[in-house]
Amino acid sequence: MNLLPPIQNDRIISRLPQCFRREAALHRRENFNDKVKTACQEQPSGRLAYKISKVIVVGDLAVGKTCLINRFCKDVFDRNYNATLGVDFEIENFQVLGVPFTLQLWDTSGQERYKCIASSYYRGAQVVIVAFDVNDIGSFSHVRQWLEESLEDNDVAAIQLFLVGTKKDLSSPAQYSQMERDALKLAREIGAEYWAVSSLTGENVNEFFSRVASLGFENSILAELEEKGSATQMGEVPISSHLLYIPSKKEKKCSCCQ
Ligand SMILES: Nc1nc2c(ncn2[C@@H]2O[C@H](COP(=O)(O)OP(=O)(O)OP(=O)(O)O)[C@@H](O)[C@H]2O)c(=O)[nH]1
Ligand SMILES: [Mg+2]
Repeated sequence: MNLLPPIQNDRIISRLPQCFRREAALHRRENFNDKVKTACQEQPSGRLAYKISKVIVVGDLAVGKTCLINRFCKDVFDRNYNATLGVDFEIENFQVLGVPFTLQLWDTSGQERYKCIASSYYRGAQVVIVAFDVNDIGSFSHVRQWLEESLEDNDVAAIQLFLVGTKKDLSSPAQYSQMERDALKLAREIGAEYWAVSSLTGENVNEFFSRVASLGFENSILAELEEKGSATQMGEVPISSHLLYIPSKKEKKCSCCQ
């Protein structure tokens, strides 16, 4: 009996989505790692090894984190600004090389007063997305600080980093090209892959999250093969509890946020 929900067509990935800019990419291979492809071909048919990647999205308030997630998950865009209070999260199911894969997208508040609650959800992330508004140099200057805070409770070596410039639709070509030069330089310095998106027009949003899912999937398979001593078969992946931890509404407040 298939326990997993049906997968939307645009969430079925058979070839590796390419990076946005070769100057700042986590890797530039044309396709998935051969060991990953072999492992997926050889997985016992019918046994669904359930895989999940915890993704946290951080960045200054109002840079567009929630709109980015909502454009991808629900294909909607809200012009009104509704600040995120603490954290919210979405689950997106994919099928990568025939294997079910889930992204758990944690949308955090950029507001200082909610930082204590948001940061308590950073732990156990496999992917960190640091967002800044390409029209707001102040949000760009805070990227390193967001990165530092989000990596505090995580294994830096195992984390995949993405630097995302938002609201690209509001930027003139001249303004944007200067910003991109600075962003590519910073992305290389922090070891992140750079993307620029617009949640209003949808530019690059699906491509970006398909890339996040594909690289997250590849990483999780390689880590599992390594753990099993390069056996080509994947087993069931024990999903540790914090990955599936779902905050109750009342937990959305903590003392410093009262
Ligand atoms: N033009 C344009 N506006 C955008 C875009 N993305 C977000 N916005 C607007 O920017 C404002 C803030 O967007 P949010 O997604 O709520 O920002 P946030 O980063 O989640 O903010 P916090 O939850 O407070 O951290 C809203 O008014 C959005 O309509 C975009 O791509 N283009
Ligand atoms: Mg928000």
